[in-house]
Amino acid sequence: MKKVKGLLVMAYGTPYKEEDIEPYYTHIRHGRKPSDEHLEDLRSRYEAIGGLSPLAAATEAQAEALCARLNEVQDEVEYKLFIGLKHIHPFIEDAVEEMVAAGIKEAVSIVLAPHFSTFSIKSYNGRAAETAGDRLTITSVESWYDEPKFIEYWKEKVNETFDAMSAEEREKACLIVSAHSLPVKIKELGDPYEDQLIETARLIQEATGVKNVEVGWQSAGQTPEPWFGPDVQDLTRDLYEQKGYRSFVYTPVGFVTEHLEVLYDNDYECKVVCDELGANYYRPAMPNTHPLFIDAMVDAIHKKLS
Ligand SMILES: CC1=C(CCC(=O)O)c2cc3nc(cc4[nH]c(cc5[nH]c(cc1n2)c(C)c5CCC(=O)O)c(CCC(=O)O)c4C)C(CCC(=O)O)=C3C
Ligand SMILES: [Fe+2]
Repeated sequence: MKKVKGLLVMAYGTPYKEEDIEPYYTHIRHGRKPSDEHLEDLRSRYEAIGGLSPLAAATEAQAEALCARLNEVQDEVEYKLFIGLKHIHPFIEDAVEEMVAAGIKEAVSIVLAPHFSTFSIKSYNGRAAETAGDRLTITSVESWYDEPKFIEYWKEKVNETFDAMSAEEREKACLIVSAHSLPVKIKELGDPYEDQLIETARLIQEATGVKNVEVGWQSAGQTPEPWFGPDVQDLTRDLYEQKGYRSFVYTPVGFVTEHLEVLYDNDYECKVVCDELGANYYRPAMPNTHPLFIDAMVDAIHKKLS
């Protein structure tokens, strides 16, 4: 009989319905209720992308595709899928309790975000490990931003976009590789997040040969402390003025699906900047359940377990 292992897929989570927005935002803020103004701001951003985010369905589709593929490419282990979310039910803790209740003793976990940081992946993995205690062993993939098939995915998308331009347009086109901004203070603890994004950009540039590549940050929080910059919107204006670029290709590689930050912060906010400048806006499709992307996570899991 095949050995059964748990596959714990973790992701950020998103409100399922309007009433979820307040408790969700409160959870993100570590239990502090947002002000009416901040709440209204978030509500209006969800409204602007069509009501709620497609993230919930996308997470489920990615997790299911990953589990199916893991069970397809090897036949020693039967993986059983559990989804655990950071800021809404089913929470990471719920998923781990479910694994324990199902009698699972060994599991592997992965977060649907490529770069490690103390604020993101470390907290996901820590919550899973703490809930598991000594009842179950969880082996956690910590990052997979440099998996060859992940880079291959972005190579295909970036090449498709640049190949469709005229030679003249391509000359003044720039690729902006971005991730969610985080407070700069994480660097004091030796956090690899910034370096991992820079390395992702380097790998994509090496794979595609695109000449103009810049690293940017997006979706920073509204607190007085410094966050990683430049913000993608400011960066767009600066590059337009200082380097004369006239086409901008945004690849928010810190994310894996078309959710709020991509649909609003890129497709709305960056697009507005491009429109104002009279520059061309491009944002290639996110990985979702693309086979190269799913296989990149399969490879990361196999490497972690070998
Ligand atoms: C590193 C990182 C990732 C990537 C890694 C990972 O995926 O884990 C990520 C992803 C996401 N973040 C998301 C949503 C939100 N993040 C917020 C706020 C914050 N994120 C932060 C960090 C990150 N976030 C931080 C430091 C804050 C400030 C908290 C504070 O105030 O101290 C807020 C509050 C309002 C606002 O600031 O917009 C929202 C609504 C969604 C779901 C979108 C949807 O529903 O489609 C996704 C995938
Ligand atoms: Fe966030």
